[in-house]
Amino acid sequence: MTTPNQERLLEVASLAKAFGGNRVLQDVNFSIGAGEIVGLLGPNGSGKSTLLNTITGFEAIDNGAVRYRGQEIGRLGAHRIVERGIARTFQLPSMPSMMSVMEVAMAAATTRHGLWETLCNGAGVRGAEAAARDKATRLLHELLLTHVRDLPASALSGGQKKLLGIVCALMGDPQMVMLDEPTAGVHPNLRNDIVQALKRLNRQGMTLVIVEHDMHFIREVCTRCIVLDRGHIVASCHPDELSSNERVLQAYLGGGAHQQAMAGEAAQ
Ligand SMILES: Nc1ncnc2c1ncn2[C@@H]1O[C@H](COP(=O)(O)OP(=O)(O)OP(=O)(O)O)[C@@H](O)[C@H]1O
Repeated sequence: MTTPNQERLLEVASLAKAFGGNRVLQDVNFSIGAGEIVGLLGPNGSGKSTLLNTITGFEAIDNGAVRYRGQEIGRLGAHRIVERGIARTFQLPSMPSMMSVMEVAMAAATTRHGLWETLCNGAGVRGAEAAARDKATRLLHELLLTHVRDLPASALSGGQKKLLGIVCALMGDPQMVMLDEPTAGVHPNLRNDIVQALKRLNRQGMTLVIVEHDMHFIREVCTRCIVLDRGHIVASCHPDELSSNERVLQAYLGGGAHQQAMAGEAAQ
């Protein structure tokens, strides 16, 4: 599975992952070019979230390699992978009730200071905190959360929590963000805001990989789709080619009623 001619940012080679006897990912190979917006599709249980979890260090891989900017990251933990420049969001973000939206955003800044550094370099630490506050203020504005910045983060709606998840992901200045179902269960107005925000981020140079079931969203946002079926990649194509791709239709029609509905949408 190849990408267009741009620089290869992420390369996944022969990746495998099993939970007990359940071989969830098998011989997964693909690459993502710098500046792409790629949709990661597949029926329920096909392994999309597991693929995100293995790439971002939340699950250990069993076999294979993950290279980012040419360097192997497949055995690094989640924190180290964030430091390399890959951030992620979660399908169902849970937010603390004791912290405001602003505090949650600031806590996601990658700069951390211990007591010793604070005592020795107070001015530098205060400068870094001021920079983090400025960044959080800007990102909350861009992701339309300024009006709720002082509310407890747990009080946000499901869609607003997803937006805050994107803010947190961006606080570390990643080059690539992997998003797990950013619009699932989100009101149409907010969904449109998320679409616009993602397109804007991409125009600014951000590479995005998006797990999503919503075919309209995929067509609106993505320039390429990778399709998983039972742990195998069965297609890498433009969204417009999904409906005529035999292996994609087979993947969706092979399952139950929901999958058939998805295939219907894919065929529209
Ligand atoms: N931590 C885990 N322990 C055991 N099995 C797991 C674990 N995580 C995922 N699985 C299994 O891996 C398979 C793929 O799940 P995964 O969540 O990756 O699929 P998905 O394509 O993201 O599905 P959906 O679209 O429904 O979110 C499922 O059979 C699931 O039960």
